[in-house]
Amino acid sequence: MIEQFTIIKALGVQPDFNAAHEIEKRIAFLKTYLVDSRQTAYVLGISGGVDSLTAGLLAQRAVRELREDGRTATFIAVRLPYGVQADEDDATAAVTAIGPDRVMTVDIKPAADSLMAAVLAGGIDPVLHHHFILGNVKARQRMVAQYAIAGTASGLVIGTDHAAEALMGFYTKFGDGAADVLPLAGLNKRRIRAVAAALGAPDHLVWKVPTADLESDAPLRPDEEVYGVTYEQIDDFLEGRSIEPAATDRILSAYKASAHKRALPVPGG
Ligand SMILES: Nc1ncnc2c1ncn2[C@@H]1O[C@H](COP(=O)(O)OP(=O)(O)OC[C@H]2O[C@@H]([n+]3cccc(C(=O)O)c3)[C@H](O)[C@@H]2O)[C@@H](O)[C@H]1O
Ligand SMILES: Nc1ncnc2c1ncn2[C@@H]1O[C@H](COP(=O)(O)OP(=O)(O)OP(=O)(O)O)[C@@H](O)[C@H]1O
Ligand SMILES: [Mg+2]
Repeated sequence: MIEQFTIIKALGVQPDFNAAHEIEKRIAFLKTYLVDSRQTAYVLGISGGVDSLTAGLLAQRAVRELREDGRTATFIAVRLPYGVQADEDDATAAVTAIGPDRVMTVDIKPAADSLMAAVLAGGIDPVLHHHFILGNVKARQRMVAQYAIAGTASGLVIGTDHAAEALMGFYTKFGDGAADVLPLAGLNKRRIRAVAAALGAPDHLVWKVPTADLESDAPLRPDEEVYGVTYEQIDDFLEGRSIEPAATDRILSAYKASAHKRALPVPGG
């Protein structure tokens, strides 16, 4: 299918994959970009999921290698719970596995709740999609916190967007979609897991069920339940394999509906 291969190319998914090569290439990118941008820190929210774990492992290695070359470079891992998160143990285990230079914790609940309350007080219908809207507020609040930290630390914010999420448009626009660098770009989910494993991540985190965990009324809801397709199907699609027609339809429809998220704001002039 021509459309499938056009999308694969647009999302930068390569035909071949070798975990060791990807690790080397992406660490080199993080090192070069930090130096060229004249910044001295990377900042990343660590959720307990495999994406932020993988990006964190790459970032910590990159700054360590920069320091070995005599440069100033720090990795700041940021815990950003909304109150107490359901998978708290996984977030703690991810931080331990990364061994970041610095760990900061910012509870986003007071800010997210207060913003939501202020919006509702402004007269918006309080009932419709409350948890869904609050979920996006949480993702944007995490972005605000990470940029505040980056601002104080001459830092750059790492985003964890990758080909599988970009394909489905499964992120909050200007929330977790906002970042300065994307070291997982072009990888599908199974390749991220392979990179994480090759970096020595604990098995239970490598194979953890992916979750946005944003809607307070459905904690840890698996992404796949929302998609209506599996990551296996998404990954196969991105590797150019043919999948069930119904799954292809869902993927193509999600990709088209989220085109605006993968583009800069639309100019009207
Ligand atoms: N055609 C168009 N052209 C330009 N802009 C357009 C547009 N259609 C909507 N928009 C704008 O986009 C907004 C909708 O986008 P957005 O605010 O992102 O919201 P939306 O795509 O509706 O929701 C985000 C989805 O991503 C999921 N998510 C979020 C965060 C993290 C993760 C994760 O996996 O960790 C997953 C979340 O569970 C939810 O299903 C609209 O409110 C509107 O402002
Ligand atoms: N509770 C959280 N604490 C800190 N950062 C978070 C939290 N939730 C989300 N984030 C940030 O938002 C990003 C997007 O979330 P997403 O769920 O896609 O990735 P993940 O949790 O790392 O992996 P997975 O997709 O497998 O769950 C995360 O990689 C992380 O940087
Ligand atoms: Mg997650």
